[in-house]
Amino acid sequence: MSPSNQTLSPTSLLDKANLQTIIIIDFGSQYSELIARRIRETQVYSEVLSYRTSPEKLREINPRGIILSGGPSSVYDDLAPKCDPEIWNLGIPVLGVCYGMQLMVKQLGGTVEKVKLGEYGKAELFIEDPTDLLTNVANGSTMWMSHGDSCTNLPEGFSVLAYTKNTPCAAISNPDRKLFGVQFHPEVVHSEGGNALIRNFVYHVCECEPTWTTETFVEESIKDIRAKVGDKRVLLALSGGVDSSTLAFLLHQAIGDQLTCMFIDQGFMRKGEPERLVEIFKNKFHIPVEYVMARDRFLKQVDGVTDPELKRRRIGHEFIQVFEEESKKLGPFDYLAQGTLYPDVIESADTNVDPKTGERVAVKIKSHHNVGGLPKDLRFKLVEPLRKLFKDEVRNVARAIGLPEEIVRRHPFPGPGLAIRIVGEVTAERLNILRDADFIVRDEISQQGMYHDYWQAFAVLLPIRSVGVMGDKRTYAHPIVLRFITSEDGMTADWAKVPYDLLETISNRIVNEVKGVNRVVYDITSKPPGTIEWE
Ligand SMILES: Nc1ncnc2c1ncn2[C@@H]1O[C@H](COP(=O)(O)OP(=O)(O)OP(=O)(O)O)[C@@H](O)[C@H]1O
Ligand SMILES: O=c1[nH]c(=O)c2[nH+]cn([C@@H]3O[C@H](COP(=O)(O)O)[C@@H](O)[C@H]3O)c2[nH]1
Ligand SMILES: NC(=O)CC[C@H](N)C(=O)O
Ligand SMILES: [Mg+2]
Repeated sequence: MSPSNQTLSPTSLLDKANLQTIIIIDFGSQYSELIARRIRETQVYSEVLSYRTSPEKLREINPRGIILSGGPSSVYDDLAPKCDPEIWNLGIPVLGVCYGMQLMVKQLGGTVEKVKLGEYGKAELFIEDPTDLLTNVANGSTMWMSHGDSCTNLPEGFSVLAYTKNTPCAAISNPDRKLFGVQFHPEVVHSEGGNALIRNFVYHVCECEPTWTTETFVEESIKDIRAKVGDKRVLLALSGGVDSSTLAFLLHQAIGDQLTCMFIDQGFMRKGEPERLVEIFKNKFHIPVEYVMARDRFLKQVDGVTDPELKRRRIGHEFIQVFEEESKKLGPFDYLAQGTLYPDVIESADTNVDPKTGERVAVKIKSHHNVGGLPKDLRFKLVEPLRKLFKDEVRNVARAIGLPEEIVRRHPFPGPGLAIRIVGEVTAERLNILRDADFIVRDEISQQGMYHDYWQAFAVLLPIRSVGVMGDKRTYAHPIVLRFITSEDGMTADWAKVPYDLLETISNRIVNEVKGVNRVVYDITSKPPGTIEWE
């Protein structure tokens, strides 16, 4: 069974008859989950389903509305993914986005063709009919486009709501049947008025009310966890980060002492962190934590390893190994709970649809240890109720269930820890160098009251060496890279425009205080094209 099949996630919320829902039908867009997220931001529950979802299933779910995502295929390709045309007769409002709109047009008798001038990036939207979908969207708004096909003939009953320079049918509707289409992507942040358009669809066209709130998520998740776990015991992998701490609070509320929290000290943590975690959970939250000392065995696993993916896999496997061994001593446990979030899943696993076959194919960016590192024959069933959430949504949940701001606003820290911030081989000596440099970074930004100006701020150690001069002596030592970024959810990020004074202080301190470092550089790469971490 694949990990995703074993997961307890709030997907089962779909069987709750009174929950107002908007379903996203996925044709392989990179933005399908982003659409769901935009809907949830309007406080209406939303979930992504495959384009193969049957009309019967949709009738059963009875959503208030359906959104068809974009996708890499062209609707006139033989093997293009298609939904059952019965979808148009369900009487449920539908909004097609890009590929979704093209499919609507094609299946209802219009024409879609490859055009000479596609549009990629920003385009100005000229509005002809400012009612329904386009209420409160300003004429001349910038919308974000990404298409090489266009609708050249609309089906009967449809009219044009808006156009752009290259696209005569940029927004269309058939108000009688409540069918709408947009060629642009209202879900991406670069589309001005995109949120207004989504709200119009959710509130006016689909007549939803704002019923999906953080409080509902907490309530439903607790019910869900109780129903599925029953009287079985759960082992929670606790790192002290916001995700697993939130999960600990949630599970503690849901199942009390059926829960055992376990922190693994893999030796890649930051200075003082393991001690602080155990202390704060025990004494402040009264949630006991099993501390497992595993430094030597993790170091052995990465000995001589320079390939980043191999490093991640080894660490991921070792985590599970330790959980399995320890659970023999303390268990038995049926479930392993992890604070896996949506970005971990997207980046580690299959997210794209092969345009030829319509099947999902793997475009792995990197294996997050808690997803890609899982073995096929995992003995535990997974509990990952945060798996559909983005970081900022988790922070809202964390606040709602009473986690202190210190944890809620903590910078994310990857499970493989400092090991993936040491480019190349990890050794005890390099870990000490990086741990000291990292401490200085955190110390300075905290002292100067700037910790919360950044989404993450950390140091990376490079294996190369360069020449320097200190105390009239030649040095030949490693550089430290400073990586400071701003972001909303870790999916995209920008390098932070850090004040020179701060850079100067940090650089001086690192070179003066950390043995083995003679140079400090600043990373000015956004994500994409870079990733946040260096490995
Ligand atoms: N040292 C550790 N001991 C036990 N479990 C861990 C450890 N490191 C990571 N995990 C598990 O892996 C999951 C993913 O790690 P990740 O760093 O993404 O989340 P987090 O640590 O909870 O939050 P944050 O992203 O804020 O650091 C954690 O939620 C936790 O379940
Ligand atoms: O728990 C984790 N296990 C991992 O293996 C892992 N790799 C990256 N990260 C964190 O995820 C966010 C996105 O990072 P990247 O841009 O480097 O992919 C950033 O916040 C990273 O710190 C990880 N977290
Ligand atoms: N982003 C999309 O959905 C693209 C749809 C289609 N492949 C086109 O190029 O027009
Ligand atoms: Mg972490």
